[in-house]
Amino acid sequence: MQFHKYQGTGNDFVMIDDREEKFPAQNYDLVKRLCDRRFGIGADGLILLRNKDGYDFEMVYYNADGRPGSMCGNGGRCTVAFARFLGVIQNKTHFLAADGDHEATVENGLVSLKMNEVTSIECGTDFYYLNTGSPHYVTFGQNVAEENVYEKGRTIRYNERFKQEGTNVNFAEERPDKSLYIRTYERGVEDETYSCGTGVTATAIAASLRGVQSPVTIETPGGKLEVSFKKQSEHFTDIYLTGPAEQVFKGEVEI
Ligand SMILES: N[C@@H](CCC[C@H](N)C(=O)O)C(=O)O
Repeated sequence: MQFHKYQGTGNDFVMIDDREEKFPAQNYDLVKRLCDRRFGIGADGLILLRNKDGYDFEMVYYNADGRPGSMCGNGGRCTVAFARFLGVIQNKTHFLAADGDHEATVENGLVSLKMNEVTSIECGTDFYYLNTGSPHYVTFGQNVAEENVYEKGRTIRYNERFKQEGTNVNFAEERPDKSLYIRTYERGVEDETYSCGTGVTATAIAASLRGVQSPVTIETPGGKLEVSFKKQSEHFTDIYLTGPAEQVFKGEVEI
């Protein structure tokens, strides 16, 4: 089977052109093996690009643990770049993902992906909890570069509240210029990734409740992203996640 490997700010994906629906989509052990960094190709997730009536394509996303995932922002941006590479789209698209419809544009190597509206945010004592297509716990602090993201993220993800459904956990630092530095523990990868698109989006929205204005510039360990939105009280619309999405290599694998 032919595959392509993509990365968006270091969040990496095995990408499969499955327009003929030949990939065994229920074989979660296979997905897990292909994503394994020692026994497989190695990736944070696997994405099938499929045909879908009424849309340019459908993005079917799996986490590295092999299970079907919810929305993946960086994966969405990479799938748009892949669709363009395949000639399925030109510079604009309308596609279907796990959380519904998305629109996106491609310009100068940057993919700008419209995310679903956010209408509810839980504000805890030292955290925010919201869903941007995937669930995100967001906490702000200092010296995030020195944080033990794996240990602290894992403790929150497996606590009494979240252990069943899981959550992604974002550690964010507000810089003096109002940009953000974010590191994320990802559910389904069960480790820190270099970047998480839905996490960066959730954190930018949470930061706006602390006075940060749209557009928000974000640095992750894997690179820079921008999130813009319109805000009316706690209702967020026209949310766009923008950044690079690149093909890294292609290959053949026995399945
Ligand atoms: N890396 C993704 C998030 C993928 C979904 C997440 N791991 C989950 O299952 O909640 C992104 O870029 O948004």
